[in-house]
Amino acid sequence: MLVGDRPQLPVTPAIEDPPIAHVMPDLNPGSSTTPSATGCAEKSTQPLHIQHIWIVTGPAGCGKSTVGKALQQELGVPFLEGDDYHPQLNKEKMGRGTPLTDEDRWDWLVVLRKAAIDALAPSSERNSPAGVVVACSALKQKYRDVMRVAAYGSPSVQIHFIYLRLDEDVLMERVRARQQHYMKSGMVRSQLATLEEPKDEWDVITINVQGSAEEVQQRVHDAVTAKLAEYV
Ligand SMILES: Nc1ncnc2c1ncn2[C@@H]1O[C@H](COP(=O)(O)OP(=O)(O)O)[C@@H](O)[C@H]1O
Ligand SMILES: O=C(O)[C@H](O)[C@@H](O)[C@H](O)[C@H](O)COP(=O)(O)O
Repeated sequence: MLVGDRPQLPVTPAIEDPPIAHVMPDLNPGSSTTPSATGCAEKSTQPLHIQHIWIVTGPAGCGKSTVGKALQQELGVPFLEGDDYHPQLNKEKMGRGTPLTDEDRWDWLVVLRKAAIDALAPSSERNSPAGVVVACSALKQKYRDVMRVAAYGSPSVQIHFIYLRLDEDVLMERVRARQQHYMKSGMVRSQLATLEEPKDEWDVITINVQGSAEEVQQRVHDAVTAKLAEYV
């Protein structure tokens, strides 16, 4: 299987990560429903209680936090701001204008993934929100693969990336205008150099985020609504 391809169940994790795999909750014990090859739940007498992890991705300034918070309101689920999970050293490094390395990002991604899993309510809590929204740049495919592990082995958990696409000049404008953030506009170029735009990754929804916040939110709403309709 190529990385980024839709996994066929049963899934053998492509990334070895025993500690997380062992603590992953069985979110739907006893369900007779299994996901189909298209990832949509097949109808059965006992509906599968799907829990969706929505990861809002893209380079600094594309609108991850803005879109993520709006989506949180709309879906009524928890929101995790990826920046809050960086160790202080990473924030200081970025604040000095030095891009992070793969090594710097690794622990951050693993911690954020665990937080996303923890934020999903157990399946016994039927009235609890069915999911979580996470803002995380996830610039490279291998970073998205780290996050994908959150859904491996749990058929009731579905992961979706919402990639916010924006040209460099508008990214620059937005980061320059943003106040009191460690990430300055000088980092935009390195973010774009690091970025591997998702192509042919089955679980990625790409949204053009030119335009006002309201226009963008409407596009995100339409895309998420269409995606959720696949699970009805
Ligand atoms: N559609 C938009 N139009 C104009 N400004 C926006 C839009 N979306 C977000 N912003 C602003 O751009 C800046 C970067 O947005 P933010 O959500 O912090 O991006 P990220 O979390 O991806 O770095 C913020 O000041 C935000 O208010
Ligand atoms: O709001 C922002 O400006 C971004 O979210 C920013 O903080 C950054 O994208 C990552 O959190 C850093 O990690 P990466 O270098 O992996 O993007």
